[in-house]
Amino acid sequence: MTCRVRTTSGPPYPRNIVPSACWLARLYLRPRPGQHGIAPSRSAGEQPADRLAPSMSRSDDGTITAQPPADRLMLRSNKIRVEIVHGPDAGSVIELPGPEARVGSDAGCDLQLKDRKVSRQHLVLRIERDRIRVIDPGSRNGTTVDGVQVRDAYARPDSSITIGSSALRLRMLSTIVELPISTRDRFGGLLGRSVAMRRLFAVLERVAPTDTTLLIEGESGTGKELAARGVHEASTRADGPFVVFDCSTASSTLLESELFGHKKGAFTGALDDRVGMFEEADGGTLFLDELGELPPDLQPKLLRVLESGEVRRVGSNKPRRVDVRVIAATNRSLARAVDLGAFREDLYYRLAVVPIRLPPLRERLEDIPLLVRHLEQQLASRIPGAAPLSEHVVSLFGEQSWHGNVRELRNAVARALALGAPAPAGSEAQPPSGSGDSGGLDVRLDEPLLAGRSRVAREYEKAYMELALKQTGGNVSQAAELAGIGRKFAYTLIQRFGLRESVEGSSEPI
Ligand SMILES: Nc1ncnc2c1ncn2[C@@H]1O[C@H](COP(=O)(O)OP(=O)(O)OP(=O)(O)O)[C@@H](O)[C@H]1O
Repeated sequence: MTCRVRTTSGPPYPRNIVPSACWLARLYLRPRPGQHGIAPSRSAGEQPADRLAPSMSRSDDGTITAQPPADRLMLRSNKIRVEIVHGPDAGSVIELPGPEARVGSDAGCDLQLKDRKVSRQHLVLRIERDRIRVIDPGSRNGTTVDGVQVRDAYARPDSSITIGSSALRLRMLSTIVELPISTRDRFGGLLGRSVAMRRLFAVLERVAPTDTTLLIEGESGTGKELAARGVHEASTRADGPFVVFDCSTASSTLLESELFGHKKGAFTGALDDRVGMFEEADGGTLFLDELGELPPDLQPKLLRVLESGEVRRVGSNKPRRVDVRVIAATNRSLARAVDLGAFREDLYYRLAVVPIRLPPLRERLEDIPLLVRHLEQQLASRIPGAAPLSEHVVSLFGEQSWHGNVRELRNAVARALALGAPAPAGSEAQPPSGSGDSGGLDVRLDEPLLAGRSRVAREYEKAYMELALKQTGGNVSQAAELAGIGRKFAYTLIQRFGLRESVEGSSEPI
């Protein structure tokens, strides 16, 4: 029997508990593709999901909550324990370090069964909160859970699953680890002294040396790219390349060629063979920025590459193996995009092995003095005649909420250094990320012109729709009229930017 452990993901746990920590299983098991996760007995520190640590309680919907002290961090790892009670593999017990595992007769499955009546890809087991979801993606002979034929169902503790002539018993195992928050005030280039940032550093420090896939969520300018770079630098891949790719900057056809490469003649204009980003990042880390913008037709292609570890250049049939750690980032909630049907659920689970949220600056105003001094140091040498900022000026920065986050703060520090003036007044009244030191625009010379142009256009579209919805009390028709666009396009923008909550009666599906 083969149990290949893949980079699987954690469900979006509530933030008040723990940063979802399915990665802990990976830390302890150090699974690599092709390694076995077979473990006949329970390991130390583990407990069945229904037995909780004393400081925890379970709510009606099964959510485990805990109130760790402010200087501690609770991490939880869930695994699926599969006992094969009938069939050719009977007697084996396997722990799948979830939260998503494939079961079938194919060698690519996380749990490969010898049973000939089992389809190649028979079953997907996915941990969702404290439940195991059983999905039959279209097997030949079907799946039953406790005797009932199912396509998609939740298993109960100790449910019996039948596939082909095999019977499996499932159980969820949870491990909860309490960690101290980091004592450091930086992780790579990311600075912060607040508890929120030191909690984040503790997770990043823990996860960086593993090969785990990360999904970083956070508003624009909160430091997602810096966090990804810090993880790369603290990993065993530090000597390899760190490749940044912005999924929002090109059309679907171009994106495919940029990500996976192309063969000469694959399409009009493909004058030469081209190496894609995955191949460029071989041996290192690929940072997929703005992942939420990845067009639907490319999502299954990305999933295939993540599952197989192989890329095919456009126009070529030859698969090429790549060894790449993927870190994805988005400034909108991908879990919500999944709910809205705008993002593939299986790709989300594949990427969000460790979901990480970068807190906006307004939630950690105590970090501002440290950041201002750091930015002052970075910028002063580039600004002729810059005078040091006084303590009073630094304290003024702390009185604003900085909707454009550290990027906006950086622009304001540059302006203060250039003009010798304190922090800009009324920056809160400006649209998110709208302020900058070039005619109100956030101009970055370290970014290609076309990429910057589409970023600004996106930010403008989002800010416009937010304002229009606010103005019209969340009425989409009126907001569309105000914007001079069709209702359908307004809905597209609302989905794209995760503005559903601003829509009147937002409990209704859009
Ligand atoms: N915690 C921090 N400490 C120091 N500098 C920071 C921090 N957070 C962000 N910055 C600085 O702010 C700017 C924006 O950071 P970064 O590009 O990483 O943000 P982002 O979240 O990836 O933004 P976007 O979503 O717009 O791509 C950069 O100049 C970065 O160096």
